[in-house]
Amino acid sequence: MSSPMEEAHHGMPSTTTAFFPLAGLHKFMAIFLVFLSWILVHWWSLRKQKGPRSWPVIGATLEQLRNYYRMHDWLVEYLSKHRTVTVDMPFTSYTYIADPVNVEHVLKTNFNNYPKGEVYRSYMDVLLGDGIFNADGELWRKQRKTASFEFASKNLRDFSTIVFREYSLKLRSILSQACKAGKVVDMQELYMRMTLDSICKVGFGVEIGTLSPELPENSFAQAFDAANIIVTLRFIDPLWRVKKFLHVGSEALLEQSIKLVDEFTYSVIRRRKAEIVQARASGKQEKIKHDILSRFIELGEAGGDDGGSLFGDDKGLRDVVLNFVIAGRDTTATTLSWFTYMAMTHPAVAEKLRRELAAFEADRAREDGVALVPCSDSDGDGSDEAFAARVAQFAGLLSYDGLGKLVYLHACVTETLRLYPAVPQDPKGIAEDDVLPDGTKVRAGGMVTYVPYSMGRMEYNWGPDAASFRPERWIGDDGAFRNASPFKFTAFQAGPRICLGKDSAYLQMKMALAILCRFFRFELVEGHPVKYRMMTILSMAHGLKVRVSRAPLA
Ligand code: HEM
Repeated sequence: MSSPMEEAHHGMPSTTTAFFPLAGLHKFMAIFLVFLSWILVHWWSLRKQKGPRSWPVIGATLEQLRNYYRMHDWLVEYLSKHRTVTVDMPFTSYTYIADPVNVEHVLKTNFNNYPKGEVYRSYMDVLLGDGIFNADGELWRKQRKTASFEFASKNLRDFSTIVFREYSLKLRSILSQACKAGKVVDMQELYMRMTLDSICKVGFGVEIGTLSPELPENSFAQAFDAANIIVTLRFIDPLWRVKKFLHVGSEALLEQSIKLVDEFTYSVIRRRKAEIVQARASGKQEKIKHDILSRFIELGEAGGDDGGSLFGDDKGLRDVVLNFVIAGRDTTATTLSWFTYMAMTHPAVAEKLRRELAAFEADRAREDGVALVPCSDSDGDGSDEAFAARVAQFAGLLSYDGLGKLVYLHACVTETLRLYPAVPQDPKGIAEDDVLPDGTKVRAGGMVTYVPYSMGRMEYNWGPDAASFRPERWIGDDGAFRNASPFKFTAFQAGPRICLGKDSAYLQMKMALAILCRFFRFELVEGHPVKYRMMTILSMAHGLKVRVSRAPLA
């Protein structure tokens, strides 16, 4: 039994415990002071940093997450105040640049210090693998060499012109039906189908027919888009590796999407390989077309150091195909969509363009001594057949050289890309610590991103009317197209990794737009929201829903 004294003692705190709260308080105070000094040191070190407010550990994650869906405009706000902006993220920082002098340094002068890098590669690997977009060093150089050779070939250019014309006419036919039925169409969806079919035909020699009149289900494109959105999210989602490990959330969906994308891609490769085997067996070597995929298949068969070992298996070829799909489909289709939107919202530009196209048609017909097919009621025949014949006649005039004469059209496409560049931001890794020409220090392991979307809207780059859509800025006093420095107009990147498909993209876009703008009018469906979606490509989040009508031809 305990004594009353002991019982009383039990109810009381001991001497040590009596002092414990005070000792605890000291510890707490010490920790608090250390924490406070850490925050102060952090803020002191960031006092000269230009950009969003940064917090210890999490950096600017909160502000970035809050602005994720308007990220490009969020950057415009910062980059118009400061030409270079650093955004801290957990364990890393991103530096965004919009000054052509800095861009030239990163893309050309000190090119070797700014590879795609491991961070970018790890994010994009699941989609792009070892393909040209995701490769550095020798792996990149070998693919670049092979692909450059293909793009420079006249055969490919001639073949592309025929394919682009054929698919533009298919689009015409779908739009004619929509006109008649008074149906709303999603132009972005149609452009995506047209460019996917085109890249498959030109790049891989296969006909996939997503632009046929019944508009078949396009599960490859849906899965490809989902995969693209999710890999973009990885750049600001610190938990993506955990989700991937646990196979949950967005990463689980990514896995499913990639499975679908791969099924399609491997089927394209098998088809092409089978055709090559068949052509060889029947002794018809001339039937082995020289599309990009066939070229890589041949290279893989030859083996050897010059890239052959990369493409010997189907995984290497799968990466080639997907990289060219991402290069050729979305970029061109989104530019066509933004162009159509610009034409609808700038009637004076659309009218001037229509006049250029009408004059071109009349001049070319006169030069060739052909009579234009009458195809409107005022001409004497408003039938569908006459209309189709007239469009086909016009398309026939659109040769590679003929398209080169359409200066205003070229300026309109370029102006669209200035304000709505298909690749709105393009991050590069940093191999070693460096100082940019404006004095900004960048650290090895971080990232530097040149931002075409912001660059096109900066008054310090384009003057006070930078935000206006004004194609005339691209035309000189002599009436010829006037180029800008590729370090200022960065829609196609610049330096050793400049886009390989630039000419091909212009060819396809001008072919389609010349036909559409000459023969159709578009009107945005009332209340349809036009906004970009956050993914590597600047596509429209809700598509581009329009009503189409036939344009007067006079
Ligand atoms: C409006 C259309 C296009 C735009 C705005 C565009 C823009 C770009 C940009 C910004 C890059 C650099 C991307 C990066 O650093 O990861 C690039 C690279 C590339 N583009 Fe394009 N592109 C377009 C169309 C095309 C087309 C149609 C093709 C081919 C079918 C193509 C083939 C390529 C290739 C192969 C590269 C990789 C170059 C390299 O890393 O060496 N592009 N393009």
